[in-house]
Amino acid sequence: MPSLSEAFRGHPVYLHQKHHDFNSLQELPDSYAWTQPDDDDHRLTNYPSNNKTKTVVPIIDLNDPNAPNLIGHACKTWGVFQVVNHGIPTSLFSDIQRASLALFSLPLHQKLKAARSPDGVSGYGRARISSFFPKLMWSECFTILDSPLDLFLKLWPQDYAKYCDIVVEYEAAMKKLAAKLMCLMLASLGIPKEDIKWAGPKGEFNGACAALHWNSYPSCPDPDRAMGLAAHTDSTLLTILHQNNVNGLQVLKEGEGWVAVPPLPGGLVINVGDLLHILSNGLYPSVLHRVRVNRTRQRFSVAYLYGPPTNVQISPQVKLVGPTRPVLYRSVTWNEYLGTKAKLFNKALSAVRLSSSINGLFDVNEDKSNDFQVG
Ligand SMILES: O=C(O)CCC(=O)C(=O)O
Ligand SMILES: [Fe+2]
Repeated sequence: MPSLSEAFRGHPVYLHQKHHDFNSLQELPDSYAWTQPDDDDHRLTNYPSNNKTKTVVPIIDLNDPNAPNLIGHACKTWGVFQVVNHGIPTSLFSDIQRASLALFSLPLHQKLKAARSPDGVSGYGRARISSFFPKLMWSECFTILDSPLDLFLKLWPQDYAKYCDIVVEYEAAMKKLAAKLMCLMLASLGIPKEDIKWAGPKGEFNGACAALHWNSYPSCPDPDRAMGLAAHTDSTLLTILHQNNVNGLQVLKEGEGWVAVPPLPGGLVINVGDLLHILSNGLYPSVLHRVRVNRTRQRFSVAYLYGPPTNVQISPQVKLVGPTRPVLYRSVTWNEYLGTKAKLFNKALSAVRLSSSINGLFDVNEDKSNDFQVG
């Protein structure tokens, strides 16, 4: 089985290799300007930001006995929710955010010592989705697959060990939480975990693969015309996101537009990813999300991108298929899907969908992709 790192490397995307020191930019360079000064927000995407809505992304207490139902409802109606009482100590969030601040605060020449290789994924660079957009995003990211040791040695020749320890501890906590969330999400779909062979007898999901993705969104001289991270869905089963106390994340809600996901102290954002969308036979939408930036405060987030072993076939569960609900997707491995995503980006789900004309009726992720190009 290819490791996740090999799977990514087998499906490279081509990114701008030139990096900017954001702190030195007093004005938004044209290459980062997603709209012209006189454009309104409708040009940035076809969906307006929804500022007046009272609708909020569901917040779920994992100790609530009704959690599986609440999760099911949140997944079906939003494809995203926040969790509290998840059992992860807040000190671990402080540690990972401190490590992230230390990393992104390094001088650019130091960060570039751990730059991603052109065909690689690990290390410092631009968001992978950058290659699909004509404009650059106002963000930098750092991806960890496998061990962070080699990368951290380059960044912090003295202090690398303490940062490695934080990552190891954070990933272990995330892995456990992700397995618990998988069990709850499967229960909410009425699927016994025994139906998922790779879950293992106790639902530990030991064969799961994951990447840790650190994002930094520096303060921006012209935030209304810039984009922190463009609209995308994650190629995962699920994503667990920790954000610092700065706003910026937005999710697209059908009929509402873009809805902010405000940081919740000690809370975590859980996204349904494309593979869970497939596994649920389209019942749970893979949430489209983006990040906006602001003029004064730097935002940090840490995303745990979680999926199956790279060679396991993910397909709509038979219990979710019936006379009124035909099978919507063909089965794919994560490895194969990463290849489709690297070629087709936001159209990847449509590419693995079966007989789209009839089944499109049911597909909540149906082709929104065109709405997210710059005007
Ligand atoms: O920074 C965020 O809130 C979102 C990050 C994200 O979507 C990602 O890393 O895939
Ligand atoms: Fe994402």
